[in-house]
Amino acid sequence: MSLQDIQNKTVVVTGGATGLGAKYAEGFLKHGAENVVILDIAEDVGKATTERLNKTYGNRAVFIKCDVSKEDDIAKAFDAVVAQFKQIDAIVNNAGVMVDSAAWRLACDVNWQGLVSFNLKAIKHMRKDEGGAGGTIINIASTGAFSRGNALPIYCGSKAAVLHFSQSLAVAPFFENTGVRVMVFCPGPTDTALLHNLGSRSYDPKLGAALEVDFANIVSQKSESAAKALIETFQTGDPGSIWVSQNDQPSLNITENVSSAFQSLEALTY
Ligand SMILES: NC(=O)C1=CN([C@@H]2O[C@H](COP(=O)(O)OP(=O)(O)OC[C@H]3O[C@@H](n4cnc5c(N)ncnc54)[C@H](O)[C@@H]3O)[C@@H](O)[C@H]2O)C=CC1
Ligand SMILES: CCCCCC(=O)/C=C/[C@H]1C=CC(=O)[C@@H]1CCCCCCC(=O)O
Repeated sequence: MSLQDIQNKTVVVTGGATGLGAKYAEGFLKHGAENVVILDIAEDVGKATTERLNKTYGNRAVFIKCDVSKEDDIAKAFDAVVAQFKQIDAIVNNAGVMVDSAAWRLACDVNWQGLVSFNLKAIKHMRKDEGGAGGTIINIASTGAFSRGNALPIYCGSKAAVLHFSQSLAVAPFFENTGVRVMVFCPGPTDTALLHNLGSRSYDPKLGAALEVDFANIVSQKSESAAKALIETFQTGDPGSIWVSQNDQPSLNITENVSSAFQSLEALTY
């Protein structure tokens, strides 16, 4: 894929108020995006992040409150972005929670169903075969999508769903027909609030305690490294490609690894 330009693009980042999403938003502004729209449930911190980014990069960031676990919120937010900016060139579906404990349905609503809803709205908006201008969708999964972690099966399952949904969606001739480039970005452990209090996140307190012990030996990467890798993915990624960001390394293309794994499984079925 030729280097995809970020200049003059309108980019939406869900969950962009804090953590990795805020770093992604900043990365797009740093690379010349004309507009960055931060959607997040956290209104106060979202407005503060937007204000900070506007002071640094000129008034090119806006905040719209949106709870991605709620379809009404998603629809209103998406329509508001289109009404204000007319064309969305890229969306990073980043909002996510790790709550395998009592609030596990929230994880399914945010990490999976909300992401699907944004994908379907973005495709309808972007697809060239229905009057759109094409565009890019980056779905944020996780290394947990292919790590069979026993402490976080709901979280890891939601991320595996994101991975498989995205690669199923992107099967040719999707890009040829629509001009919509769908990619998957899988961070590994990264230093954000998501990884705080890991012991309380599991459905099973004993497994949660073990996870916290395991994690004590893991060196998380810096969120800035993941943001740099995401921008690399946007600029160079092919339609349907799958990427990993871990250990402060450049974005790693694992498309062939995933594809061959699924090909060996598909060979068993038909
Ligand atoms: N930090 C890590 O080690 C890794 C993170 N990821 C994924 O990256 C994404 C971002 O994670 P982090 O920045 O680390 O987490 P974080 O917890 O620091 O930030 C998550 C952001 O999503 C927002 N959010 C949560 N629920 C929402 C909702 N219902 N509606 C709208 N926004 C909502 C939060 O307000 C927050 O701004 C998540 O999808 C996560 O699963 C994947 C692999 C590793
Ligand atoms: C050897 C287990 C290490 C677990 C600690 C860790 O690295 C967690 C990382 C997760 C944080 C957000 C993510 O998406 C990462 C992927 C989850 C990895 C699998 C979960 C491990 C488990 O459930 O036991």
